Amino acid sequence: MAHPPPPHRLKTSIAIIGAGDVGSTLAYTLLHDSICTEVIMVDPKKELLEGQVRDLGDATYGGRSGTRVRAGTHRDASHSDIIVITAGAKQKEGETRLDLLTRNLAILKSIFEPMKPINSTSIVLLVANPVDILTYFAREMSGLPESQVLGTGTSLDSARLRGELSRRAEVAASSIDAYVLGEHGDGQFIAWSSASIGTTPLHLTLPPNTLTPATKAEIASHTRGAAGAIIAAKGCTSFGIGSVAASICKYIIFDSHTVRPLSFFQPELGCCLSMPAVIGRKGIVRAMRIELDEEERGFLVSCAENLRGVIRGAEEGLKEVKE
Ligand SMILES: NC(=O)c1ccc[n+]([C@@H]2O[C@H](COP(=O)([O-])OP(=O)(O)OC[C@H]3O[C@@H](n4cnc5c(N)ncnc54)[C@H](O)[C@@H]3O)[C@@H](O)[C@H]2O)c1
Repeated sequence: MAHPPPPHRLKTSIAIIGAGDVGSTLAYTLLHDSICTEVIMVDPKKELLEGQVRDLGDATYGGRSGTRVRAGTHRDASHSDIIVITAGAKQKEGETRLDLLTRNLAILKSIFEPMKPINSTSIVLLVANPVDILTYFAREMSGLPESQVLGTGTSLDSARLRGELSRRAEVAASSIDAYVLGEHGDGQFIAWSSASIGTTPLHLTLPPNTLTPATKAEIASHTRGAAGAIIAAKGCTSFGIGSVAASICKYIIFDSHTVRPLSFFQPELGCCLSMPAVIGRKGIVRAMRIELDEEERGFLVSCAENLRGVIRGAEEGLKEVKE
């Protein structure tokens, strides 16, 4: 006799490792937009964790959200559809993202050890910085296929770029296709040659003589420096990244095959950095080809070289810790 089909699985669960500013803002966005049925928060600071879960729970009782929020362990998190890692030491004013590396690699290790083995269909989304390097090491530490480990990368920088172009072109940010690629950090670059508004190349949509090298440099510096400026003013960035990370979770849960610049492993470059990708329930469904001009290709190659150097340094550091 044929077996009945398996019962339809209604529960969708997203675990957030790290209940600080970014983790709690992401949780709030997930429940506000009812992106999943359950959010599991994990953090070693028990009082903070309990406070965040209670406060977030209060936000669900008004009837706007069907999402339940609870505290859990790393082990509970390992059964979730998506595991978002926001746990990390905070970037201090004036500190580069790469300075955070040693501290955050140790935290990353302490997260993956108790989670093993992770549900084979889970997607791991890295948010903590330096996100490209942590995504590289999370691939090895998680034991999951490469396509299931990704980082938010330059998706936030790209959102900031769209915001700035939207202001200048007086067109909704959602109508602008323009990507910041490479490292989420100093090694990022704007793929100007492929930027468009609707189907029109960017230079034809802005007022005449607007897209000069000086303006491009000004926009790039605005995009690159945004995080630092916000951290200087309020101590962290949380709403922008919370919103961007929640959107990525939605694309995964709804298997939407949306194209976004995300950090994932680039075999020909030997590191993780942001390039456009199609994202869905399997994580990185496929890389999206993008044509770069010669200058942009140069930026990409030197960004990858720099990231590989950091990875080599971190691998040495990890070896020394083991010995
Ligand atoms: N990728 C991006 O675009 C982006 C944007 C903003 C912030 N960030 C990064 O996100 C990270 C978090 O920032 P934040 O402002 O929320 O910091 P935060 O200090 O407010 O929160 C971090 C939390 O992680 C927790 N934590 C530490 N070790 C843990 C572990 N082993 N398991 C679970 N939780 C653990 C801490 O207790 C803390 O509550 C930082 O690395 C920051 O640089 C990235």
